[in-house]
Amino acid sequence: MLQTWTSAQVRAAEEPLLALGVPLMERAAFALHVRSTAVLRELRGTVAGARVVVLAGPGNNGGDALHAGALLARRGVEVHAVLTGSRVHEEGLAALRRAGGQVLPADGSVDEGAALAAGADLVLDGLLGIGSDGAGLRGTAGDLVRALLDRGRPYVVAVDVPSGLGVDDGRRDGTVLDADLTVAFGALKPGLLLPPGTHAAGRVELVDLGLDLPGAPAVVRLEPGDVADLWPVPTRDEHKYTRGVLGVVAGSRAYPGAAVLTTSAAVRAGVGMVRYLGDVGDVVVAAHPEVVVGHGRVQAWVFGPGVSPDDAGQRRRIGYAFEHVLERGEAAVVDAGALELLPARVGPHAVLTPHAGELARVLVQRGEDVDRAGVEADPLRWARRAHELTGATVLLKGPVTVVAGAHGAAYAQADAPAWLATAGAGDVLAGLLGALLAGSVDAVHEDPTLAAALAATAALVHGRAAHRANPGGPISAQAVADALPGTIAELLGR
Ligand SMILES: NC(=O)C1=CN([C@@H]2O[C@H](COP(=O)(O)OP(=O)(O)OC[C@H]3O[C@@H](n4cnc5c(N)ncnc54)[C@H](OP(=O)(O)O)[C@@H]3O)[C@@H](O)[C@H]2O)[C@@H](O)CC1
Ligand SMILES: Nc1ncnc2c1ncn2[C@@H]1O[C@H](COP(=O)(O)OP(=O)(O)O)[C@@H](O)[C@H]1O
Ligand SMILES: [K+]
Repeated sequence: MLQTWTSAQVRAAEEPLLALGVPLMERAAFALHVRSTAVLRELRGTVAGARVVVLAGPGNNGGDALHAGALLARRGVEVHAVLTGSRVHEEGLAALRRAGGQVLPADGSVDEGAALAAGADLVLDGLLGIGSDGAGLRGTAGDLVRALLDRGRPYVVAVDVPSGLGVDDGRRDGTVLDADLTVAFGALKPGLLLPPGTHAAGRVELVDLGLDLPGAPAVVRLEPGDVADLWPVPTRDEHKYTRGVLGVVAGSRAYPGAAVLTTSAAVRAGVGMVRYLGDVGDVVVAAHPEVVVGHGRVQAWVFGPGVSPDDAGQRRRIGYAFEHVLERGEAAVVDAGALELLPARVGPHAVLTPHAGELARVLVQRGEDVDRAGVEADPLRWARRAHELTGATVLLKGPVTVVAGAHGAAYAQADAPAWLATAGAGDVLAGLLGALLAGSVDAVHEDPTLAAALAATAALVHGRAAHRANPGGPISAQAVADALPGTIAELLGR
């Protein structure tokens, strides 16, 4: 898994090392120059004679970049530094000068700096690091980057983080210098994984500075190798009831497909049994003879795919089943038409699966002033707010899926091809997650953060199944469901 730490956590981890005189900046700068030479070799075959422009802001981020520039200059690179602040890292600047680097002072013309950078083989972006006061570059740094982007972006290596990106939240309001490669020091920062800013980072490489990072990571991204630890694999002596039964309240005469897709994903994800409640049991059984229609004991539910506001029957069933979720602790996936039926307070064993527009409605119902665009601009903040207000674990769907759960658990999964943005894909995710919860409900009650980990697992498996369904091309939601057994087997290493 990839783990990230906030600026405050990184600073806390750096402090004791700096007090001991550990040369963190020298290590960071050395690693940055090594990565930069590798890029120059890739881009132009040789390092000597390359043109590198260092964009140096007022802080230590500029210091890292200037020191790395000095090391590059000593290897025959033509290095120019463009300064943007009233302050500059003096040691770094002196090192660059000693190595023969040229310097354009901060009172020079922004256009001249932008022209230099636009003509470089590689730009080292040391404008702003974890000392950022929020998203978006302001002042001279902002003017410089806008002028540079007007001319066309050269190859950019971001020092620690892309300058202007919300370091802890991934926001990108205002000017951001997107990178081709980000060389992160000591720890990955949440903004490198979180939408909407995550793509600003390009490829990300982590330089280990030996930090002892405090507390839990801020945001995690599960990787394929993590799935086996989280998946409820049946043991030899299990039977279908111990493996978990999933109740599905989905679909209607108007939207029978939602019932088929949701149950399809649940069956294919390997749950012990699926019970279907609703008016289209005939359609569901025709597609999946394994499904049992009618009431019975379940460990988890999926509520809502294909349930419309005027469907009194399904809404009554969902209301009744929510009582079980509250009283007996059955787990639940609360999707689409069930979101507005969510009781005032539930536990983290209920997982909401809205897209941004649906999450905005959940929040507005509870007195928040936010719309779809607001949620998309700061998805983790709003997913966390919805968790606070409802008690539920929240899986916010999108190009990068964000999960917020109990005790601050947070995930950002970017596993799916954009082809997955297709009708019914959400129903498949709901069925898949329901199957996972049905098989793990006892463990979820022991560790409420597990619901968030399972939600992230479902997003990962969903995305991988989409790739597997038709690598590089269009996919249907049913094809994603059909790809689940093979995807899961591959992830479990069997
Ligand atoms: N600690 C260590 O030893 C190590 C740290 N390391 C490195 O240090 C970096 C952190 O350095 P840092 O703390 O000096 O902050 P940093 O991001 O360079 O600059 C902050 C200054 O920028 C300005 N500014 C703020 N917001 C702005 C905005 N929106 N738009 C424009 N300007 C803005 C503001 O200055 P002002 O404008 O107020 O003069 C503020 O003071 C870290 O990311 C890593 O690269 C590594 O070497 C490993 C060892
Ligand atoms: N650009 C994208 N790239 C990758 N995945 C996406 C993208 N847009 C949406 N998705 C994923 O596609 C699915 C769409 O679900 P949803 O919006 O509920 O569709 P529906 O309601 O039609 O089933 C979600 O899992 C979401 O994360
Ligand atoms: K930077």
